Order: sequence, then structure tokens, then C-alpha cells
Amino acid sequence: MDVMDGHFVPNITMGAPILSCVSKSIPGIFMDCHMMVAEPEKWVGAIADAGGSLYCFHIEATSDPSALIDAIHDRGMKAGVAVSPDTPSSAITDEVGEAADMLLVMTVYPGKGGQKFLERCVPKVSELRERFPDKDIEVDGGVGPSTVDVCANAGSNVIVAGTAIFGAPQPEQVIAQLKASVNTAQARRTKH
Ligand SMILES: O=C(CO)[C@@H](O)[C@H](O)COP(=O)(O)O
Repeated sequence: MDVMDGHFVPNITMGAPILSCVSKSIPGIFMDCHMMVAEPEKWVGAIADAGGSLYCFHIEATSDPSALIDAIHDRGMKAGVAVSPDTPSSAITDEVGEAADMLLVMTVYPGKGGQKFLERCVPKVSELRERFPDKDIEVDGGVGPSTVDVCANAGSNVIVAGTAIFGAPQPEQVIAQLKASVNTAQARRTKH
């Protein structure tokens, strides 16, 4: 589940046909599509046709991120750029970061839910927040009530949480906690 500007976005491994069904069933839903794929250029059209709202690709997976961002924007979607745990934030150049709408710091290795949060990735959130004060900065992987504060305090305003929400007896309480953490950190940030 992504918590983004008050929208809750399903974080489920799915392809374009399923996205299509979701967008028909829930008109107006914001679908943040994190494409953990090789050759991300290949899927822009299919995801746009299926109603994707944001297309996030991995910087490691493309040789021309600027052209890909343009292609995503041309199809009416927002563009996100993700970095895997072993990729430095400097892999997102100023040009690419400025062109993107959202930057994603992975706090687990891409592949599956339920992994342990990698706190060593959090400094990348601070670095990106420093360089791109007005962009959405997302964290994804092992984020829940015990790990969200460090992310939010580093400057992340978009939180992906799978296990923490879907494994909770009262998911809505966890969602509220995650939102509160981000809102508190954001309020502190805007004061300074
Ligand atoms: O898809 C990925 C990692 O491959 C992530 O989006 C995780 O699925 C998030 O799940 P939790 O780590 O919160 O369980």
C-alpha cells in the first residue's frame, strides 16, 4: 500500500490486465506502478493503456532515463525513478531528478515482500531530499510502524508498506500511524 497525498494505492504484483480491471472497478484510483523489470521502455504503453497513473522504473535498468521520462510523460503518466539498495543516490543525476515526479529509495532488494528493512539505505533519502526539496520521495521495503519515522524524518513523504498493513490485525490503525509519521515530519520540515 502506498500512502501518497492521502491516496492509498495497492502494492500488489500485477500486470496490465489486472491494472485495467482495477481502474475500471475503482474509477479515479491513483495507480503507482513500480516496474521492477528489465527494459522498462517496453511497458510504458501497456501500463498507460491500463490506467497507470505513475510509472516508476529502475535507474539500473535503462541507459537513457531522460528519454524514458519523456515517454512516460507523453503517455500522461507521472514518472518515478527508483534506486536499488546497492545503487548510490548520485546515480540519479540532477537532470533526471528534476525531470522526474517521484524518486524511490528501495529499502529492500527488489523481488518480494516481507524482507528486513535496510536502514543503511536511509541516508539516500536525506541526500535526495536535500537535492530535490519539492519532489515526492518514496521508500519501499520493510516499512512499518517501527521503521517509518526514520524514513519520514529523512524526508520521505510517500510510504510503501505491504506486510505491515496486510499482516496487521487492524490495518487501518497501521495506515493511520504511517500517515501521522509522515505528516508530523513534513510539518516539522515546513516550519524550518
Ligand atoms: O515489491 C517489493 C519488493 O520487491 C516491495 O514493494 C515489497 O513488496 C513491500 O512489501 P513489504 O516489505 O512492506 O512487506
